[in-house]
Amino acid sequence: MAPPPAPKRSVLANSSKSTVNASRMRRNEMTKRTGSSSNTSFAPPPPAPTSRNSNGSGSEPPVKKTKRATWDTKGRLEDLEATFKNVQDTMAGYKETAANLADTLKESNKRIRELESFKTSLEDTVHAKTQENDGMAHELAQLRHELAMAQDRHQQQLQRALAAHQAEVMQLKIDRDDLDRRNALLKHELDHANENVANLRSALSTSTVASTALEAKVRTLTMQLDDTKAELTSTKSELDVRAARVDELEAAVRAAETERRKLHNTIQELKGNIRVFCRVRPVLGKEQEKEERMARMVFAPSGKAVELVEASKSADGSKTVTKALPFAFDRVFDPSATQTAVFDEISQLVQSALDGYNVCIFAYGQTGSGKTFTMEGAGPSPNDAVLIDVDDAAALNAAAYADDHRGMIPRAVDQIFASAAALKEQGWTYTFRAQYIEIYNETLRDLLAPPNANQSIKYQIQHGNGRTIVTDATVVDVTSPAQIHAMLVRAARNRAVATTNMNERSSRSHSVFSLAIDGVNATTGESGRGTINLVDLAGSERLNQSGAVGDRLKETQAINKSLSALGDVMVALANRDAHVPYRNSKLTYLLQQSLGGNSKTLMFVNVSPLEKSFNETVNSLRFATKVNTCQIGTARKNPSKSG
Ligand SMILES: Nc1ncnc2c1ncn2[C@@H]1O[C@H](COP(=O)(O)OP(=O)(O)OP(=O)(O)O)[C@@H](O)[C@H]1O
Repeated sequence: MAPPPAPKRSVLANSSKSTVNASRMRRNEMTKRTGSSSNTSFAPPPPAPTSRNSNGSGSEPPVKKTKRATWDTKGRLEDLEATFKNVQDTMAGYKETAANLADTLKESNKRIRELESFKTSLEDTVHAKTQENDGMAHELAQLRHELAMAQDRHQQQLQRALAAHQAEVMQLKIDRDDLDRRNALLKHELDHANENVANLRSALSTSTVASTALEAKVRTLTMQLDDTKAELTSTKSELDVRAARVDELEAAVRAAETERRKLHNTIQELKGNIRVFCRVRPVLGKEQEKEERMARMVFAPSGKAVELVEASKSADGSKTVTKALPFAFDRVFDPSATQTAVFDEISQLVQSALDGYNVCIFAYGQTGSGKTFTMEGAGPSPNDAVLIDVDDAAALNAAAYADDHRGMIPRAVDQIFASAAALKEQGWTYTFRAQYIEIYNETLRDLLAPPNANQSIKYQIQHGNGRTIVTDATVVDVTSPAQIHAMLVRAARNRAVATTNMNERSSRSHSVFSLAIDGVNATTGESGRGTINLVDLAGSERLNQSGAVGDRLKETQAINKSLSALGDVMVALANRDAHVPYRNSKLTYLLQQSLGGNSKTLMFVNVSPLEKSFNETVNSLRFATKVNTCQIGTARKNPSKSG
């Protein structure tokens, strides 16, 4: 950057001198005027100093003035004229000085601006240089640091190399000492060997006899070895025969398994593709405390019938008359029946699902009759379930259903997994997918939805390829029966969430647990796909419809509609009607693939043992009897590649 031209010192100096002279002249002038006016008004003023006068250029030397007489008007006029001329000169001097000063000022301003811009550019340069310096200083520091590091590394490498060399030297010394020792030892051994050779030589002559005996022994051993080899060959061929037999037997087992499946199905068909089991729950502790009266029930020893005894007053009211209402089902479980005993009776049906059939197991009955207990077991109450973290294994374990009380769902899943594991040896591989849907007021809800799931999803039922899909519903790939427990707790939590707004919702909704099973046999090429549905139906009790209003009326209508739609579907199937009204309710539409020719159905009719529930019990047993008379065609296994 070029610096601005050097300031014109002479102009500034001249102008400042002129300024000083001009101000002096002005002061002198004032003094003289004041003095003349105070002394006398006629005294001619002394000649005014001008800039020329002051610097002595172009002016006459001051003339000594004599005082004019009063009458010397002409002389006084001349004096005045001279004074006036002086003043004019002074004025001209002032003007010139002013012009000079204006020029100088202009020049100075310009110069100031130039200096300011020069200063700015100098500052920029200084700033840039400072930054450059800083950068260089940083780079220098970094280089120094790197150099120090490199030196450090180099030094460490040197130290390591030195240490390695020292160690090598040490090792070499040790090796050398070792070699010396071994050398001495070898020398010693050599001496010893020489001694032995001498001894052996002398002994050789005496051992020739012994060597002949040894040769005979070797021959015997060789013969024995040949015998063993022959034996081994014969054992191997025997093993081959046995292996072939094992293959044969395995094929026979597979054929037997296929046969078993066929026979199992035939037995199921003979038993009827729809069966009804009646289960009467025990009187609960709190009911005993309240001394609730029990209904009179007589259980047949066959375990297949129950008789209800209805007591009423005679027409004249004088005595109590009793009437027996007999009911017969495929099985009747009295209050003492355990979950294990009940499951034993359905385990064959569960097996069918693994064999590739669609299976549907319902629990029908009034509220509190034991449907959920039968299906799921005695788990945590919905309110307790809300507090359980289903992702926390310890919390889940703590809330685990008591083993004896585990219901049909966990037991069915256990059995399916155990059978699938056993069938693995015969080449079967299975996959399982579960979903749990609630139907409340003809609206579907996903009971396995995560806690933050969108509550406004509209779930749709779709059928295709022999399977039913509920759009957007959670489908869990089940790889172990242990997962089922977490699912049941999650379902209980989800029900509880909904219950906060609608009392006793679980009693007023249907819940459908479905497990889709797909099996492939890599050895035989067979495949099978079945589904098992375990359905906890809404409470079947008849509500007084005329008294029900609002939500309660809507619920009642929905329950009545879906339960009667279920009955209608079964009747249509039994009559082999061309049209089966599956679409009349969400429940029958959801279960369409599992109700009908290609399915096996079992209905539990759960009843209360209490006298106050007598009428509901009779209603439930009548509905179940109606269902029991249905024959749902012949179950067909789902299409598979073969077998
Ligand atoms: N066989 C049984 N043994 C012992 N307790 C039982 C049995 N059956 C039911 N219970 C108990 O009876 C009560 C009501 O049973 P549960 O909740 O299963 O009835 P539910 O028919 O499912 O009722 P809801 O329609 O309201 O869901 C529960 O406390 C349950 O544990």
